[in-house]
Amino acid sequence: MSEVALDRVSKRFGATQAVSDLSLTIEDGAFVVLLGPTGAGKTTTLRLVAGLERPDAGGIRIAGRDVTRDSPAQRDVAFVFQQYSLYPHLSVFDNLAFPLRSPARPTPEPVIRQKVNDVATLLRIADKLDQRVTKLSGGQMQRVAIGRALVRSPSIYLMDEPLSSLDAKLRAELRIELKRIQRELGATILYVTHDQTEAMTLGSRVGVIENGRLAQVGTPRQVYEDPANVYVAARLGSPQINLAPRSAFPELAAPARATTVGARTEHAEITRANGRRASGRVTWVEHLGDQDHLHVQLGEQDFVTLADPDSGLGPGDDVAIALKDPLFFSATGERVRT
Ligand SMILES: Nc1ncnc2c1ncn2[C@@H]1O[C@H](COP(=O)(O)OP(=O)(O)OP(=O)(O)O)[C@@H](O)[C@H]1O
Repeated sequence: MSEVALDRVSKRFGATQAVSDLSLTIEDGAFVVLLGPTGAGKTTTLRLVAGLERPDAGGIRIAGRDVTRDSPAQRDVAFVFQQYSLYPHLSVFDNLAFPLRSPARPTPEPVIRQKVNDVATLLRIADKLDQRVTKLSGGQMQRVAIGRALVRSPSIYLMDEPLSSLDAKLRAELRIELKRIQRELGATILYVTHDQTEAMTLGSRVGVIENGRLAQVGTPRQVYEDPANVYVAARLGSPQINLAPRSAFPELAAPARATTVGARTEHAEITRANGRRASGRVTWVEHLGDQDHLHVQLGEQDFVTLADPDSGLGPGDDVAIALKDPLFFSATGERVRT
């Protein structure tokens, strides 16, 4: 395993600038997650690292070696795609063994057997080795797809939304397993997703990508608590951060350049108005099963926070909202620190 570095990489397809001046270092043993919406340039970034695309500008180094002009095979990376892309006519064992049987990397059969068994155990599919992959469930198929990357020991594993085709329960299960496996193997992983929970739970670092540009890179905590701009702030957190004009909170002390106030649940204290001047009125309590979202009409604004189930607040109640250490943003969306 080894460090992978993208240095000011750009890639354009016709009129679309898919990746723009992107620099990112994935340290040896790191689990770096690129988070962004559809079309942000996540897959293109992975394909550039894999060598499936050539950058228009910038360079890529693996273990200190410039691989910008190298073919995918010369780079020694392993790719896990969103779709399983397994060989349906082969058994689980033969699917897992496939990368080791490639003529480019001849491996003795006893070594293959050992590696396949090890990986199958790691992924908890050791009892499925003789089955045809078509007989497996979706979750098991995706384990095989991940296992097919893990039988090798490449410089880096590149994973493109490998859990997105699974249902929520399986996704949560495999997410935990993937993190465990990465820790056990000390693997270096670049993983892309549009799912903030995956990014926050899997990543040792998270890169938030917007229109081909890296808006911010940091630990999950840094990007959540200390976002560089309004875009990053809005990508993380559930319910989404409330963005209100500074004028919605006239009594709040704010830096001069602040035009927007960003408030998450932890920044807001909502209490029944009880004679005090009300800031807003509860319009809706949304029961989501594991949590409640409280919607408050605040002037023109719908202000949403996690609700304490014991608050007793309901539609029509007048409330006072007090903000404590919220985030501030300038007219251009940049963070304004206090
Ligand atoms: N081969 C291509 N030819 C033309 N345009 C492309 C090509 N590949 C990607 N693009 C465009 O580049 C932009 C970035 O695409 P990319 O697939 O990297 O985004 P993404 O963040 O991975 O999105 P998704 O989550 O939907 O996979 C998009 O506008 C896409 O349409």
